[in-house]
Amino acid sequence: MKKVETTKAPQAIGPYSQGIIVNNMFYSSGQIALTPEGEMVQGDVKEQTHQVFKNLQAVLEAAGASLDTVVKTTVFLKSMDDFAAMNEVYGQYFNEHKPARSCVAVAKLPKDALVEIEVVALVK
Ligand SMILES: CC(=[NH2+])C(=O)[O-]
Repeated sequence: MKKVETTKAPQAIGPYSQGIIVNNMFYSSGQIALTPEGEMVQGDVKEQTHQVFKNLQAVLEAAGASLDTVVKTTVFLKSMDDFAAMNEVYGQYFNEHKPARSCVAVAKLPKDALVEIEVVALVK
């Protein structure tokens, strides 16, 4: 088991790792719209989803994976009213390659984020 760490994505805000590699699989923690400096992006769900993908790309790269090797994602939304807007941005990152996905609305997210996404990916 190997811990993944990068300064190109926000540091953990609790007792967890940015991600873990087990054999040839990478499991990311959920990413919210924090900058690598730890500032929350104060935008709508589209802006927040872009920052989430920047963070996911950084941790995937640090793991030796990429969006192209993601096999499963989980999307957590503060409100299902944001489903279409989130999908619009999500589809810019996953267009040809569409990993399996679950999407749920939850009562509240850390830092009052509007969206959180975690991924499972193959390490190249
Ligand atoms: C942001 C996050 N992944 C957590 O567990 O708090």
